[in-house]
Amino acid sequence: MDIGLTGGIASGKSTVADMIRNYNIPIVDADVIAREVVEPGESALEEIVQSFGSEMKAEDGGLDRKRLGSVIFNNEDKRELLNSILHPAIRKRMLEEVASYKNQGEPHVVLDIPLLYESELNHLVDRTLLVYVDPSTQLKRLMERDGSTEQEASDRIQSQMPIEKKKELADAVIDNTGSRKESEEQLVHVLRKWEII
Ligand SMILES: CC(C)(COP(=O)(O)OP(=O)(O)OC[C@H]1O[C@@H](n2cnc3c(N)ncnc32)[C@H](O)[C@@H]1O)[C@@H](O)C(=O)NCCC(=O)NCCS
Ligand SMILES: Nc1ncnc2c1ncn2[C@@H]1O[C@H](COP(=O)(O)OP(=O)(O)OP(=O)(O)O)[C@@H](O)[C@H]1O
Repeated sequence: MDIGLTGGIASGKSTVADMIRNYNIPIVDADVIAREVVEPGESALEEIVQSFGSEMKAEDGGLDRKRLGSVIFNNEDKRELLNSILHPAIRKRMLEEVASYKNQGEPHVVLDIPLLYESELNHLVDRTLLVYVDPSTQLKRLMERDGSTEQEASDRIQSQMPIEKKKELADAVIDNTGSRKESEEQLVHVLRKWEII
């Protein structure tokens, strides 16, 4: 079974993905692939430079992520432009990785995709699992983790589908507002119900 793991920014997807990995279930991580497709030499990086300017290249020849983030998270048109450059390449590599795990005989693969619903990728998976966090905890954890201002953090949150709406679309929800231990208990419950473990 292919499972789409999603949630708002800083909801705890990576935290839950690490728990899933402990059960030896392979994870395909969209954020990791999003970094690979813009490595020096990749055509997507050149497309970004053409569309957003040469200042998007850092001194080491890689993408200046902070600079690009400050442009796209408060400008919907620019964000859509970036998405149109990167998402086809990300999607292609994700599907290749899933196919490779399946060829190795893995029965279950988890696809960790922050924009699973926004990009309508949910049809690629059999079930969706949402990591939920209440909005005030989300803002607090995001600011703490990234050392960002309240404005920067709320721009990022607002560039995504509201987490309450994602909740309605999910097949199962893990509420990660509490402790990691409480989240792990909820995860085990879902994985057992879906006969994954
Ligand atoms: C703009 C970039 C360079 C900023 O890099 P930065 O290192 O600051 O953030 P990082 O990549 O670690 O992303 C952190 C989180 O931001 C959110 N996010 C990232 N891109 C987007 C986007 N286009 N729209 C909405 N939210 C996004 C996700 O929740 C993600 O988990 C980077 O986020 C990016 O390349 N985004 C476009 C690719 C994309 O859509 N990635 C999301 C997964 S497919
Ligand atoms: N249950 C929890 N209690 C306290 N802190 C937590 C909990 N779960 C996650 N965190 C912290 O909250 C932050 C966000 O978690 P994490 O990085 O797992 O989220 P994410 O959804 O993967 O984020 P992104 O969308 O940016 O990839 C991290 O600093 C993490 O250590």
